[in-house]
Amino acid sequence: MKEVPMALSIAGTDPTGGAGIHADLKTFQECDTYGMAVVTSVVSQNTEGVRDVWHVPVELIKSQLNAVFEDTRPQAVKTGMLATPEIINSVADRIEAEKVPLVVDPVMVATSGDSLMEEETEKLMRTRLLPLATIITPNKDEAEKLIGQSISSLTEAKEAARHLVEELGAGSALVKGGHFSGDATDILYAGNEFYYFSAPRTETNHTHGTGCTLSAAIAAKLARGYNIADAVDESKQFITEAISQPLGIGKGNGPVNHFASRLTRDELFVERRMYHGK
Ligand SMILES: Nc1ncnc2c1ncn2[C@@H]1O[C@H](COP(=O)(O)OP(=O)(O)OP(=O)(O)O)[C@@H](O)[C@H]1O
Ligand SMILES: Cc1ncc(CO)c(N)n1
Repeated sequence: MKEVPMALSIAGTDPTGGAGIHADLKTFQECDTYGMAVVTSVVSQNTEGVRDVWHVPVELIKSQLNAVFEDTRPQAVKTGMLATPEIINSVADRIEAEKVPLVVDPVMVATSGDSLMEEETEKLMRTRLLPLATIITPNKDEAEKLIGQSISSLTEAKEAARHLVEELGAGSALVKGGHFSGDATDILYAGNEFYYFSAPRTETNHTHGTGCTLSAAIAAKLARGYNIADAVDESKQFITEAISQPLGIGKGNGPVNHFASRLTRDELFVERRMYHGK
């Protein structure tokens, strides 16, 4: 029987739609996957930064997970912002029980530099969630925190990817190069092999939600049955297009363009019309 590919995001919110579950749901849709979302924290943020954060009570997170898994079966799950030890434990318990392919985006700070995770949570991210990951997708800072070593070259990034898999137990690891200089090169270690995904760096500050979007695309591709290397390859193309054609939204670090692989800018932008009705 043919099934509709379904992907679930377990993450925080962004009312301006650039990061968190909002970015994930847009990405799932653009990647031809039915999107679902469990909210872990309500974050009052915009392109300029984080204003307030309220964590959803753990009982309500468990209830949302029950609502999803007692009714449907996502073929892939991605996690984003999981800010407290209790939240990590409740999500890890569920993933362990369901044995569903898992993309872990170990969100620790927002693009704006604001912290999104309590410190003791980092340890649980490493010891409980990472071993359940089909793929973990840290940026430079997150990879450094997870392995406890600094990373300043591609060779060290490669070593970090191997460390995440062989020492810490992730299924595979993608160490992202967004925060290095030069080309945006991401290194995947999967099945004892290294893969390089490189794209020219776009000179832009519109990179709010790049990590969320990339990891959601990988989850969507896994839900559609791709192997890990192909899922990352297509997702890298998706994020590269989304970054290279920014929308100019917001006063700060703006969102990426989730339409970019489908619509040209001429098709997307419309004449603004004034609404005069009541
Ligand atoms: N300026 C850029 N030009 C091209 N690609 C980029 C640029 N910045 C980031 N990328 C790519 O975007 C993807 C996300 O990487 P990045 O390191 O920005 O993630 P992140 O820091 O987790 O994102 P977030 O800002 O959402 O936390 C990677 O594939 C990376 O190579
Ligand atoms: C909710 C949320 N998750 C992740 C990020 C990282 O971009 C963010 N800014 N907000």
